Amino acid sequence: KMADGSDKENDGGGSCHRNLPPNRDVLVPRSDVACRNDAVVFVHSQMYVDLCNNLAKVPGRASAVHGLIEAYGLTKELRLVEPRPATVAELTSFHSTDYIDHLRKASAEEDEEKDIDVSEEFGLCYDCPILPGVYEYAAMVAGATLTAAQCLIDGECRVAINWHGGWHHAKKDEASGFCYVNDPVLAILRLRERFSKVLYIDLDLHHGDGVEDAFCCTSRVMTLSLHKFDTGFFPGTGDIHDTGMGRGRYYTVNVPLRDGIQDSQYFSVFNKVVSQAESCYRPEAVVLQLGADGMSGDPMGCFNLTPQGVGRCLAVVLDWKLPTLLLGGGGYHVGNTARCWTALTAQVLGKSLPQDIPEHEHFTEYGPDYELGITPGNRVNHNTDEYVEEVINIVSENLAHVM
Ligand SMILES: O=C(CCc1ccccc1NC(=O)c1cccc(C(F)(F)F)c1)NO
Ligand SMILES: [Zn+2]
Repeated sequence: KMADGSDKENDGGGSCHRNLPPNRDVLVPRSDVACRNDAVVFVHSQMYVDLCNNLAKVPGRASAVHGLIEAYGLTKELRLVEPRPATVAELTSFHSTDYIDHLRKASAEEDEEKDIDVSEEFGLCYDCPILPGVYEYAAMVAGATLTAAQCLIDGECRVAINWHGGWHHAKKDEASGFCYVNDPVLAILRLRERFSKVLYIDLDLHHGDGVEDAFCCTSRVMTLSLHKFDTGFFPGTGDIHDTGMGRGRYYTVNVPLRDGIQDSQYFSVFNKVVSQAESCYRPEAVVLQLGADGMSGDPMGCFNLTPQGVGRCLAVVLDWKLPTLLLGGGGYHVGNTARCWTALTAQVLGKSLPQDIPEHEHFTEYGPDYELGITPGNRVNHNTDEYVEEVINIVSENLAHVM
């Protein structure tokens, strides 16, 4: 049964300029699905921060993020909810049992006995080494994201945040790009038990391939990713002409961009594409992956964005007043990632923050200016206005098929 009780998925055919919508849409006013509670759930515990600190690809980032949010006094405005580890049943709602079993066994191996992680099997090698405890880490991150999704389903809040989630590359039976468990997919599957249409938006520098793969054949989840797309750049997928398959055709949206893009052009693309997607698709819930590796100053050195630019994108999504799950992702400059997610957390709370970084444990990360804002670099922008216009036109034509 699909979430809305229908037996089969509709084919999503027809055009955006719809004739009379199926009568159930007429009967379910939009306000019905958005919850009335304007609390903001923030999934947090010290143990969770410690776990992420030690095992994430960027050691120490989790406590820097949490430390800055706390230093600005935002934690007392948030509804803090403790995470619990995802169960095997929850993990295998997307991942294969073989993969999860392997991850659990390999993670339990002591260092010396390690003889299995060189196998390519399950993608557990180079980029995704099997570190002791990686299973507990992945299960806790997935559990944290599921906890946030559950709060949205229960109407506890309208926005729920897990900055330590957003691991969008993990596949059904393969780790990838340092992602072991695909927590965005697990959250979307959980949200689908309550909402018949979920929109996933991925603003990480990298293409959200694992989430796109999971839902490429269904019209019940629309995945929309803005990312760098260039020869040889990881993961290599996310071409503008990849629009999904079968019943999912046109419900996969890819917005391929080049190095050097800045806030104004990025927002212009985002606003045109995402606004059309929302008005055509009319989702009932949103999952937004806000990986910060596109920030100016990130060691990835590709995009040239600032938290202000991404904040304008977030404002568009928050204006829809839909149940919204915010996740993190990449972000390899610890200070800038903390700056970005702190600024976005304040925005969700409707709080404006002083530019001076408050004195706190991680204060030294923010030198030499010790300011919250990030100034864009003066690097070459390879996104000509003609290129951006062409991208918008192609994406817009595809979206016109969405009903
Ligand atoms: O950010 C990612 C994953 C990036 C990635 C993909 C494939 C293999 C390795 C990685 N991770 C990095 O490239 C990486 C991880 C930590 C730090 C850095 C740094 F060099 F940019 F700092 C880079 N997805 O949104
Ligand atoms: Zn990334």
